[in-house]
Amino acid sequence: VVNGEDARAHSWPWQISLQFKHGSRYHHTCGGTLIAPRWILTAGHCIFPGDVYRVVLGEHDLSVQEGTEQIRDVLRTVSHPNWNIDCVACGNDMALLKLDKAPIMNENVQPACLPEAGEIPAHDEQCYISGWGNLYTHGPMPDKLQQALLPVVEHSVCSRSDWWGNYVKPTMVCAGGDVQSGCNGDSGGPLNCKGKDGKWYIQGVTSFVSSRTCNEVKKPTVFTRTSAFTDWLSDVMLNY
Ligand SMILES: CC(C)c1ccc(NC(=O)[C@@H]2CCCN2C(=O)[C@H](CCCC[NH3+])NC(=O)C(F)(F)F)cc1
Repeated sequence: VVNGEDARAHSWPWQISLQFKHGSRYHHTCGGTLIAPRWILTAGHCIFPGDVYRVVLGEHDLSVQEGTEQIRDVLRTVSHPNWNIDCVACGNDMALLKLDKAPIMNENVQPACLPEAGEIPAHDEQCYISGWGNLYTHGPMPDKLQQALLPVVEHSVCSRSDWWGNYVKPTMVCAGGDVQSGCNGDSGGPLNCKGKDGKWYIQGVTSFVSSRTCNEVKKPTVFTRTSAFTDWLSDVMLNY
């Protein structure tokens, strides 16, 4: 997250760190969101067949054992059938991870809410991105979870030719961009938007930023719009 701030510890209790095994060690590779007792929502581009993953819940500072962490193995990964690693502009950048067993739900680990099907976040809706991605392009990763307020950019603006043009699809949400943005390593994490009921809804899954610089003017952070995939999400969680 570029130009964000340390999140208050465990204030996004559904945020997880997706870690892949390299030798005998695990490394943070992507964010993700707990959306059901045994299911994590992340980005399709975070998952490579054959890699071994684990999920850390209740995490805040990646460099410190705080005693709140709960580690779970990933039993199976289900990438969206239409996700194509060679076409991030096609969308469908989404995957579900089934945990070996549910974490213990407490003040540090809670599932997030998913929006209604077809719900489009309003222009300038105040949403937060959270993640352990780079603090700036080619910069270091933080130890503590970062957050930033990213105002939603409506599709009609985000798809202008000098913005993302037709790289951005209606199944995506744009937010933030020139000062605050997501950055590499935030992939798969949530776009947290507060609903009228005061609950936090995951309106997006962090998908891509400009390959030139994370917080490029007129290149807002682009998220997979979760409300465009409600049927697929419930179908997978019901049947896998
Ligand atoms: C739509 C298409 C022209 C396009 C637009 C932007 C990109 N961005 C990028 O490639 C930059 C550079 C590092 C990784 N990255 C990204 O945007 C990666 C997703 C890459 C998926 C494709 N391999 N995502 C992230 O870094 C993010 F923002 F989710 F945290 C790639 C392709």
